[in-house]
Amino acid sequence: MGKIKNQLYEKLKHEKLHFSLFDPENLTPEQASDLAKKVTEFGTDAIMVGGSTATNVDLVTKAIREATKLPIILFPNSANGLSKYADAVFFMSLLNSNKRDYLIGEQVKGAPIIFEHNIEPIPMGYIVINTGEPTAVEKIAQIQRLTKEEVVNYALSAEYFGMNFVYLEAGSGAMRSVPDDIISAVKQKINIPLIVGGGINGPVTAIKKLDAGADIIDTGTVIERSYGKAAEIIDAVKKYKIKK
Ligand SMILES: CC(C)=CCC/C(C)=C/CC/C(C)=C/CC/C(C)=C/COP(=O)(O)OP(=O)(O)O
Ligand SMILES: O=P(O)(O)OC[C@@H](O)CO
Ligand SMILES: [Mg+2]
Repeated sequence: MGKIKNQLYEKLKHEKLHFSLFDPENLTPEQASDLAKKVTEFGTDAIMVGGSTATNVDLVTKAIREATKLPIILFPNSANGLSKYADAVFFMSLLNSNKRDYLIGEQVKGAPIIFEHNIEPIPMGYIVINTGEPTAVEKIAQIQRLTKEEVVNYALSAEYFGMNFVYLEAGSGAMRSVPDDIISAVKQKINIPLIVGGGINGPVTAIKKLDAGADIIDTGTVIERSYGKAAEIIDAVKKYKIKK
């Protein structure tokens, strides 16, 4: 129990991390395999598998498993987003959702599947931040819009529940990523590692999020669109370790 979590916590003592999000809806198994080899070569720290729909999760996760030794962590949109080929799953609750399904419902449906396949659950508090036009996840999950102080209090609640990570999400493909002032306000109060994702489209933005206090940067869209940009962002996060 806790193998992947412990590996990540160990690494975080010395460096910032980069996670690559693969959306099975947008990738064939062959493409996922190629992309997994590329991001491994570029130095990403883990591959997350998930999207707003849950098609092809098994096929894509299996292809990634065969292409890389990196940890594969599921990022499920529901109990249907699970696969026995993954090492771990972010066992997340969308804390500012108004829908019971995203707070506890899908988790209860997923728990027996996670048990049966012996997938490592990594408890995570997932907080979706509105940064402009409502994103897919915002609409689906009917999220409550929060002030900066409220975001901090949600993050603290995640820590007090015993969750291992807090994830501040602007939404996939968001025009604007999570604002730096919200990241630093959260980071000042919590002790558990902070993941930031959504709308991070280049190395400059990635560095800003790290400067603000993010421990882990997650990118999806940019990685699917361009190997070059993926390499630049991952490289920026890696250089950041050296700079520290
Ligand atoms: C732990 C278990 C079994 C379930 C958790 C269920 C929860 C809380 C899900 C959170 C809400 C949700 C719908 C998350 C989806 C993850 C997400 C935002 C993926 C990114 O979406 P993309 O598919 O890249 O975006 P597009 O829709 O724009 O393609
Ligand atoms: O696709 P992007 O904008 O990188 O977002 C990744 C992730 O935060 C979505 O859940
Ligand atoms: Mg998608």
